[in-house]
Amino acid sequence: MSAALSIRDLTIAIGPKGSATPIVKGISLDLHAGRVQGLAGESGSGKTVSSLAVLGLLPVNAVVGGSMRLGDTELIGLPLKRLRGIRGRRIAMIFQDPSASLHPQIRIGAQLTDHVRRHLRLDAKRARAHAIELLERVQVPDPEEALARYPHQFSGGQRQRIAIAIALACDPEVLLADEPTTALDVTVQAGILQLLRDLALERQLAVLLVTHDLGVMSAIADDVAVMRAGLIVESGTREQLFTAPQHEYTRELLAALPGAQVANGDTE
Ligand SMILES: Nc1ncnc2c1ncn2[C@@H]1O[C@H](COP(=O)(O)OP(=O)(O)OP(=O)(O)O)[C@@H](O)[C@H]1O
Repeated sequence: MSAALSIRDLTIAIGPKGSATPIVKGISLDLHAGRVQGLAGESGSGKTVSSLAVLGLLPVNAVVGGSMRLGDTELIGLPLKRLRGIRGRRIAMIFQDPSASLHPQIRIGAQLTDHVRRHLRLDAKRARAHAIELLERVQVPDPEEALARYPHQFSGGQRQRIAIAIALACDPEVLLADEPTTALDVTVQAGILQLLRDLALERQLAVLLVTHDLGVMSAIADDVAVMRAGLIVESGTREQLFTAPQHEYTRELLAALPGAQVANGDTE
């Protein structure tokens, strides 16, 4: 099966010309429709920078090399105008802090409908119906009433559900999720992870799940790549990684986890 997003030999250096610091040193990853690809690794290993590169959201002094293909489209070097048409429409992103995806002073309804009206050119009535459907799908209670409310009137977990609804509004092929549950209360984390898992299958979304938390990874990732100091040191299916880690660093990460939780990659 061909990949929805294929990353090859991605290199990223950030800093002044001539003395930029290499941060990502040649990583390759394939994201497939309906699957969750985990990207694990310690803080500073380059996970976030790699996912921001997919959306062309790196600082201007970043130098990016290699290839990132979305279907037939090479993203590296794509003119900003074309990249803007892809961001949010074919590739969407959710962040650790859902507030980062939501405007505090705009009602949820407008945030959901502006997005689809702009990208999908729906009229106001159809955009509203679409927004209600999306909120129902991500299990936000009373969707019609929710449209009239502001982000601060929801709990953190519900805000992340709304951010997911916005991300899904244009039916993207790829969803980048950077630590989507790290800022949330443990009691709501599992629900959000299950939702992402279900949506990946149901919508044939290719999900890149970035997290330092192997417990989160073991709950929903189909495949896992482990990053360290800008390189992928090991990758494989979740089962391979959790039951027979090959690399010493992966073993260390696993050893740091609260014991039984992921010992056999069990999600139940
Ligand atoms: N705008 C920037 N300018 C310079 N260096 C940066 C910039 N953004 C990130 N870096 C550096 O790139 C490296 C990788 O950062 P990145 O955020 O990708 O790590 P990470 O693996 O996602 O870690 P975390 O789990 O803490 O988010 C870090 O050393 C960071 O300091």
